[in-house]
Amino acid sequence: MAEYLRLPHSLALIRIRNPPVNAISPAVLYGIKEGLQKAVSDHTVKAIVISGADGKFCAGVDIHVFSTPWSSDTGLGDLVDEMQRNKKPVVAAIEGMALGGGLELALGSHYRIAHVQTETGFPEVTLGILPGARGTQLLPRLIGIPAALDLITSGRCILAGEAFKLGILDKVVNSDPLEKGIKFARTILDQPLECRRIMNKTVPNVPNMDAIFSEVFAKVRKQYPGYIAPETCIRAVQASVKHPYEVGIKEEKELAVYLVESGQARALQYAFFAERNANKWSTPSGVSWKTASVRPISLVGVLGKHVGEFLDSPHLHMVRAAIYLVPSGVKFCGKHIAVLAPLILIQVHELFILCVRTGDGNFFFFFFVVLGPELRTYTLSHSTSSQLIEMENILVPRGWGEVVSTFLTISNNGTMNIHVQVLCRHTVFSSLRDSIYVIYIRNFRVSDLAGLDVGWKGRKGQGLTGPALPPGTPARKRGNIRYCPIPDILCESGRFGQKTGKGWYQYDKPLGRIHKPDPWLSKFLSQYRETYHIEPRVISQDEILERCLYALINEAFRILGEGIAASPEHIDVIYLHGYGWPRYRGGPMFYASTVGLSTILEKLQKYYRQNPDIPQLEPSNYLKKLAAHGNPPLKEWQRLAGTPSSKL
Ligand SMILES: CCCCCCCC/C=C\C/C=C/C(=O)SCCNC(=O)CCNC(=O)[C@H](O)C(C)(C)COP(=O)(O)OP(=O)(O)OC[C@H]1O[C@@H](n2cnc3c(N)ncnc32)[C@H](O)[C@@H]1OP(=O)(O)O
Repeated sequence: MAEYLRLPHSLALIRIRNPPVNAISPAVLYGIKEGLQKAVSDHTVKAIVISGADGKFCAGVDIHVFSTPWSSDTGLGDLVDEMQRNKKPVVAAIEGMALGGGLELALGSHYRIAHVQTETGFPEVTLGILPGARGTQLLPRLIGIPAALDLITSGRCILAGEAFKLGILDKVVNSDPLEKGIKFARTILDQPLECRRIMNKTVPNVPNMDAIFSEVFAKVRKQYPGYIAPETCIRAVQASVKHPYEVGIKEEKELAVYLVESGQARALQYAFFAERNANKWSTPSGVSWKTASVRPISLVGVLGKHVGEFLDSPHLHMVRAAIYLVPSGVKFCGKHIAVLAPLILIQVHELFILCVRTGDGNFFFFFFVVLGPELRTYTLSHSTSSQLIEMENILVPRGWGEVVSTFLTISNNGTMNIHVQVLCRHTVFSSLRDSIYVIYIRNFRVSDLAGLDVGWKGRKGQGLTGPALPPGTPARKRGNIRYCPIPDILCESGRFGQKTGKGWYQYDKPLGRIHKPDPWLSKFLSQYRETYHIEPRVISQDEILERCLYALINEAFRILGEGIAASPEHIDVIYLHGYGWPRYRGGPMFYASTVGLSTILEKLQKYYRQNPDIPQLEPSNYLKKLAAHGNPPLKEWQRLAGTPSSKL
């Protein structure tokens, strides 16, 4: 809601109040409109101040509404215009944040005064939408095309100082902005407003406008491949140049409707809430993110080229080759990312586990809080890990590999099993490249980065390969299960991945990062097929995608059904942050809900019938239970299929 207060000195105050972040719900919008009407019809009111309660101006439209009928016409844009046209001056007194629709309310005001710590911006693009309540038409008029394009397409939030320099804010203060706003409003009661109405301005002209747009189109296509919102944002901004305001806002609306109704927006908004939900973990023993406290950091580990010999936890094999210790205080160092040394120095399983992956040559980390017996006497460090490197933290039980490395193995197996069969390995990659399944390609890169010898050692330890393998074991079977010996053969040929300059790919040099397909591997694969009489065949793109992906989704259902992951959202957040799953697809669980559980079940049944020696294709009981309910919404899954006894 929004409160209306009559203030002395001919002023009225409209204060948005909708905890926790004063998001714009229908009630808030109605409250602001009502306040505005009261102020307009009260002839003793000469100016209006708008602010937010509890030190927060407004975090934008309530994201929940984009999945309700209200989104079809929030009416926020009309309100923004009404504010601009108002004959009485409106002053926005901004504190905390003015984001998205919150910034649009501020742009609708004639003056903007903000506290120095205020964050402002248009993060809509990160939610798969655009600033559709006049933001794409007003901001370019106020600060020019290049700066507006930058803010709108990146979604980045900026501090008041920068916003002031850009011309978004009129004044930055370091005391109470409401007090300052009220004081200021008293000085402008009779000032003309025409020049303060942004809608009446023309977009500042720059000589090479077309080139600017072409460059930004190219930039976002490269930076956000597959995402539709950034390009659509540019189109909306373009409308501010091409058309007068009244036409521009219509185009903005059409483009906003297109985005709001897209699957990408739904996925991105789901991801927003899933991350917040996942961070609020708790355990059956009562430990939770609320009771967590920060542990002191004495050292940090930095991901780099150096080999550290001090780590001896099996959990750390993946990162072992890449970690060394440096004194505390080092956060980021070139391309290296800091990790918390206590994680490494204490017994790792007590507290945290970490995992690395790479995407496009960069390193990423995510952390798992691992429950060990000692944990009950510890307070968990929730904030240290996530705050230091701004990462998500997900609770998984001890034996974290259930979630992490099982997924990795399944992804790899799925792709390997297929690509020994196809005529050309390239087919798999090209099928996967343009889609969600790009993560499968990355798996090979991750394996090369981590070192193929790591898995090899593990498999030798399990007696799956090496000297412990009973003589006479068929190369491609372990018991009744299909086994792919290719990674073992690669290791036997000294191809350990990036560190040896060869693995699934070839690299520019040992430890080099520049990778390219290796003709050796193609030749090897065709010999391999000949040796094992594998008939190459054309495998349709659909089959490649389904077999790779549905096996992984199946595993996620198994993990859920066994109480290893706390919720589908947790699994999705792991995938989004740990594996580079395209955010605009929400994560494997969200994706499953969009495909339909019965479709996934049917396909798995079909592929399992065809490949009974690939257990990952056997539909999990949990999936079967859920599919029996049709395609229930993800939020309902755990209620419908029964909550398994938690292993957390
Ligand atoms: C058919 C279609 C027709 C189309 C018509 C036009 C469509 C376009 C119309 C209008 C354009 C405007 C769009 C928008 O404004 S979209 C929203 C833009 N704003 C954001 O993206 C901000 C999102 N929030 C954040 O970035 C952060 O939450 C924060 C910086 C505000 C605060 O961060 P922090 O302190 O770290 O707290 P949390 O992130 O944990 O958040 C606290 C709490 O608040 C909830 N929340 C935050 N923002 C929103 C929001 N905008 N809507 C709803 N809820 C929000 C968050 O979920 C947390 O809740 P909790 O988990 O229950 O505690």
